[in-house]
Formats: sequence, C-alpha cells, structure tokens
Amino acid sequence: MEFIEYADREMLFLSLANKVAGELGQALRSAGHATLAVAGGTTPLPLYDLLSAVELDWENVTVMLTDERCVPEDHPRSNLGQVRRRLLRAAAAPAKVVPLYLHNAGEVGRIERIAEAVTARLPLSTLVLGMGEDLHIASLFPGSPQLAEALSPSAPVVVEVKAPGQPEPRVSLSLPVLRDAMNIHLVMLGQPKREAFESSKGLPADLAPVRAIADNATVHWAE
Ligand SMILES: O=C1O[C@H](COP(=O)(O)O)[C@@H](O)[C@H](O)[C@H]1O
Repeated sequence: MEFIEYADREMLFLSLANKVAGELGQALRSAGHATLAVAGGTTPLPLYDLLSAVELDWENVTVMLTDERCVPEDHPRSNLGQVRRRLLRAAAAPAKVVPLYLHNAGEVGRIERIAEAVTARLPLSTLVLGMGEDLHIASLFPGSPQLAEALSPSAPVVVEVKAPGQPEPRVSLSLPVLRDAMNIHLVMLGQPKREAFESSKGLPADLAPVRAIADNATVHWAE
C-alpha cells in the first residue's frame, strides 16, 4: 500500500486525474481499449470534472460505477446520474457506459445481463474507490447479509446487496473484480475517514471491507 497525503484537496484531485489519465492512456496504447470504474457518492465529483476535460481516445474507454443504488438515473441518489452530469460530457462524452442497474428492465434475468456486460469489459484498467466512515467500499458494507458472498473468491462479478441503514437496495462489483483491477486508487477526504481507516488496521474484511483492498491500493488523502 502507498499512502499519499496531499497539502489540500485541489492538489489531490489534480494529481489523481493526471494519474488516471496516464493509466487509461497506457491501456489504450497497449490494448486498444480501457475500462474505468469510479466510486459513487460525493468524494470523486471533482475528479469527474477534471477527467471530463482530458483529451483521450474516450470512444474506446468504458466507464462503470463501482456500485449503484437501485433508483432511476434521474433520481438524485443515482451514482450513474452523477457520472453522466459530471464526467460523461465535454471531451469524455464519447465514452461507453455499462450501468450496474437497469431500472426499466424486468427483474427476471436483469442481474445476469448486467454481469454479462461487466464481464465483457474486464479487467478494470483503473479503479477509483471511495470509502464510507463505516469502512465500506463500493457497496460492500459491514453488516450486509450479502457481504460474505461479495467477498468470496468465487463471487459473481456483480452482487445485489442490502446495506444496513441505506434507503434502497444496491448493486456492487464484487471483491474479485475490484482486486483484479490493474490500478487501484482509494480516495479519502477529511480527518474522520482517515481515523476510521487507521483504526481498521488488523480488522477482518467482514468488519472492515476496506481492508480487503487496502494492501493493493494507492491511498490518496487530504484534509
Ligand atoms: O454510497 C456510497 O458511499 C461511498 C462513500 O461516499 P461519499 O459520499 O462519502 O464519498 C462511495 O464510495 C460509494 O461508491 C457510494 O455508493
């Protein structure tokens, strides 16, 4: 694990956007295509803004979320809605998208269709994770009835989860998909998240899902 502490948030996001653009460029040069998975929530919004202005061969980049809340895209809590508004515009508008939730599809076979679309875009070239103060990453929440399945080495690529205290069900990339990413960044802002992360050292992944990925990640932190 590499832990990078930045002087401020602006420095963090400029540096991270530069790294992510470099990694996507590398994947595009070597494989002709790249897959970027980004966290939902509020933390990565400045990263979305910066990346949307980067000149890249976006037509050959697929963007997906690390996890999605099961709400329509125009709902304020939709992670994909945020990505469409803040990332998939300007230079990045031509990027392809793989949604993790299909609101208008019937329930039968829905998760299988999503899994198929995700599988076709693996491995992830770059993964940008956030973390909750409860130590969840993506939608791998401590206390979730589906956590053991999502952490298992034989987990399906996407898992439907119920997260304690969260208003809607979710869909999350599973741990094997997250861990197989070629570049893994974990972004945390503020002292409470840093303290939560520090205090998770030594805890098992079922209590602290972030520990399942921390050793493989570059951690970016600013106050
Ligand atoms: O619900 C979620 O929460 C985490 C953290 O969100 P933040 O607003 O504290 O940045 C996020 O990483 C995850 O993708 C999201 O669905």
